[in-house]
Amino acid sequence: MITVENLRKTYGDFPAVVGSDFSVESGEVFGIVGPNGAGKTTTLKMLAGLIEPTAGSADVLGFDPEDPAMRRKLGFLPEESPLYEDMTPRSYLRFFADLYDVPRDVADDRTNAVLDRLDLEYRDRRLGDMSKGMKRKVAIARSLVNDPELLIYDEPASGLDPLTTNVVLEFVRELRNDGKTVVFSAHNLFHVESICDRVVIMNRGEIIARGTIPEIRDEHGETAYRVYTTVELPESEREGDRFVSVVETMDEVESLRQAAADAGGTVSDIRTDEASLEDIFLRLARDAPTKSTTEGGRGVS
Ligand SMILES: Nc1ncnc2c1ncn2[C@@H]1O[C@H](COP(=O)(O)OP(=O)(O)OP(=O)(O)O)[C@@H](O)[C@H]1O
Repeated sequence: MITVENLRKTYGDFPAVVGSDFSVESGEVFGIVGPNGAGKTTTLKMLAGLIEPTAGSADVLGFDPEDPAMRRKLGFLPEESPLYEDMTPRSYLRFFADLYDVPRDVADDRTNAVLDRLDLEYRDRRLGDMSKGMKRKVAIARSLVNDPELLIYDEPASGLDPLTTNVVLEFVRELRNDGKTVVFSAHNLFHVESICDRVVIMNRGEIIARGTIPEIRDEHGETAYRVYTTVELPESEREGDRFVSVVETMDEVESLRQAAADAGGTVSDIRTDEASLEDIFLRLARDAPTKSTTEGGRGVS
């Protein structure tokens, strides 16, 4: 559905995206995750044909992203989506349906169904009087007005309250069940962890990890073992009437078992702590070489 090869974008001499390679399969939810300035929006805009790559190539739905034929099959949700304040959701969505030559009754059915699923009651209220979350829902409905195969959403749930965030993320998950392919960006790793089939993690323009969440965990995450003992051991901490030591290998677990036995106690429980995507990301970002050493010139964090 999408193939990206050595995609690069430089603003002046500033490398915003540095040679990305990835592919997105039909019917998956694909996440691009990373902190502010990682290059997520720049990547998505290149895929949507809104900015031209400096080098490399992207194939989107079999088209060059700048081909207008691709845009008719795409729904793009920008990070900030200013809506026409004096319009209502109904008039606004009809306006976009007309741009895509979608018949009025088809468009009304389609957008009403989306707004029902997103729990947006007010269809005739002035957009300028609506909350950020309501406007986001209208912008999402707009992205679906042409019934596209592919959705590219830039930070769909950013800045929304927890309830609205859940509604939006759940909706993205349901889009996959409708047979859509979704590529979306997030800086909140929880958003990605909860709904993506596969992700790439970006930092300073580079992809620093990729795969399914379990694959990334296997490759980059350190599993920790919490070993509970009935006796205090060096470096253990009291938890209720037990003591807990945290170690990273089974050999260390075995040593603790021996130490507990030597002290006249036993191991009463062993639990595994899986690294969260956030833990993994923080470690990868900390260990990654800075662009100024690899690229010569990107001295911005
Ligand atoms: N038009 C531009 N001119 C110059 N630099 C730009 C331009 N657009 C983006 N950049 C820079 O490129 C880098 C990547 O920006 P981008 O918006 O792609 O990051 P992002 O991961 O989407 O971040 P955020 O989460 O803050 O939106 C940033 O350092 C940004 O300042």
